[in-house]
Amino acid sequence: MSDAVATPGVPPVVRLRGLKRSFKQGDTVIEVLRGVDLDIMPGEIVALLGPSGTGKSTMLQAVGLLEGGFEGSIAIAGNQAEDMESDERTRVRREHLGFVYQFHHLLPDFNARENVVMPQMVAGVDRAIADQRAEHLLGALGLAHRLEHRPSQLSGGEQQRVAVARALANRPTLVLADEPTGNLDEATSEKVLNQFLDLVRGEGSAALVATHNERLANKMDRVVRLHEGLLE
Ligand SMILES: Nc1ncnc2c1ncn2[C@@H]1O[C@H](COP(=O)(O)OP(=O)(O)OP(=O)(O)O)[C@@H](O)[C@H]1O
Repeated sequence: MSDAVATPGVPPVVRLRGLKRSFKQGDTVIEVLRGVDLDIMPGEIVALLGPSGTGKSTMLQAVGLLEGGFEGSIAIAGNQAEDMESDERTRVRREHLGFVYQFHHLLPDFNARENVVMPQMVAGVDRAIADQRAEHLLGALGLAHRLEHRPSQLSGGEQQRVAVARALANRPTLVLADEPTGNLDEATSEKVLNQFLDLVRGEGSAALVATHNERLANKMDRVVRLHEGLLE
């Protein structure tokens, strides 16, 4: 159970109760999550630590409302998700969540600025305002001189920073990051993670960041550990 302090009247950004997920592998059933409880409060940055295969990505998929098959209760910013229709889940995802993955998944034919503008256009933001926001975020990440570069013209660290800017473009309540610097060398990883944390803190978003790197986890506000399907 988390030790986050509740603010009266403000729902947690994430509230998980008794979250369970099993997978069938041949004749065996693997219980990956066995009853996870977690609260994340607005603006709180939580590291989800655990060795490979402990279920970090599975947990992020649950919180990201990306997959079914879970038991238990998932609420995102007070929206109880388990009984929602898929269009309602999509609305909650669009309004509240931003995603950063280990590999950037940027659109290859669009430049850095356009990759950050795109989700804003989908959300109905005016193009000029979307451009300003993209420039602000990319500038804050040290990419003011890379706005017109396509992903293939950027380094791995630069690509991940564009992915961070894209995740924050629509001012998410919560950023979900799955090994966001796992594909980078140690020095670049540290630098990109520090920039990520500074920006998320500056924007006031909460974040849940899956990592197996203890040192990086300790830079966050709180560390929770997945062990044998439970948080400790
Ligand atoms: N769709 C699936 N079908 C069957 N088993 C799955 C599926 N997805 C995940 N698993 C299993 O669930 C367990 C947890 O996987 P998960 O990817 O959540 O771990 P992880 O902690 O994120 O690992 P990593 O750090 O390597 O990404 C693993 O044993 C994995 O094989």
